[in-house]
Amino acid sequence: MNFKNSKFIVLEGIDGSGKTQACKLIAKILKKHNIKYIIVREPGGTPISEKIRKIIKHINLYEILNNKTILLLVYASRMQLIQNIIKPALKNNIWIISDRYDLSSFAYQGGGYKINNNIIQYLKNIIVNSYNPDLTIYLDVIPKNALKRIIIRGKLDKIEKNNLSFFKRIRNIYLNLISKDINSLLINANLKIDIVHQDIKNKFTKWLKKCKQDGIHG
Ligand SMILES: Nc1ncnc2c1ncn2[C@@H]1O[C@H](COP(=O)(O)OP(=O)(O)OP(=O)(O)O)[C@@H](O)[C@H]1O
Ligand SMILES: Cc1cn([C@H]2C[C@H](O)[C@@H](COP(=O)(O)O)O2)c(=O)[nH]c1=O
Repeated sequence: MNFKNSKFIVLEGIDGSGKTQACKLIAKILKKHNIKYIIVREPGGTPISEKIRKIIKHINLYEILNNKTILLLVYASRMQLIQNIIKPALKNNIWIISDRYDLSSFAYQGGGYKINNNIIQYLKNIIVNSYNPDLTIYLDVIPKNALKRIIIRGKLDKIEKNNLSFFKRIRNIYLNLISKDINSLLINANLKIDIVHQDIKNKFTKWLKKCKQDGIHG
């Protein structure tokens, strides 16, 4: 396929929704279409951002990590990723598949940790600026189902140890924001993995076709 511009695709959802596996599926589809891509994750994706990821998810420093500090850390990580990876990739016609992005901050820091939306929006305006996704694929899963999956997967990290109501608040924010985002696809990720992946494949391929048409006629 010939495309006019590279695209920025983001996978979103609560922990255990299946984002990481879905990223690999999207990569497989892009490869089939001879599209050059990179996969990144958030927080993370650069050496500094990966260090930030460890602080947020794993390291216990015998010091309380304030919720607003986490917010600043995820945006610091995002700044590094945008400037050092996303910006150059898009410039060089390389597509980006990102396991989480800015929507996670509104869902987790806003919904989960109850930080005022205006503070998050303020940081978004400064840091994300025009680097918004062309497509967000949101994997919707009931927190009870997601928790079962991550328990089977292994040891829970600091964020995953939160209670069900924390994840219910996060899911509500996701559902609300996704319903207003015309550049998004909602996937029922409660179903069996092969059904979920078939749904992603169908919807994403349709979106890809439209991109191609827009590239030719736009
Ligand atoms: N539809 C599904 N049904 C059952 N299990 C699933 C499904 N999708 C993914 N899983 C399993 O759930 C676990 C979490 O999947 P995955 O790591 O892709 O999710 P994630 O959203 O990236 O999670 P996290 O955000 O916690 O890293 C894995 O063990 C995976 O095999
Ligand atoms: C980008 C971002 C992430 N988080 C949280 C959400 C998850 O619990 C972890 C990332 O782990 P995953 O295995 O890659 O899903 O970080 C957050 O709270 N705020 C954010 O902006």
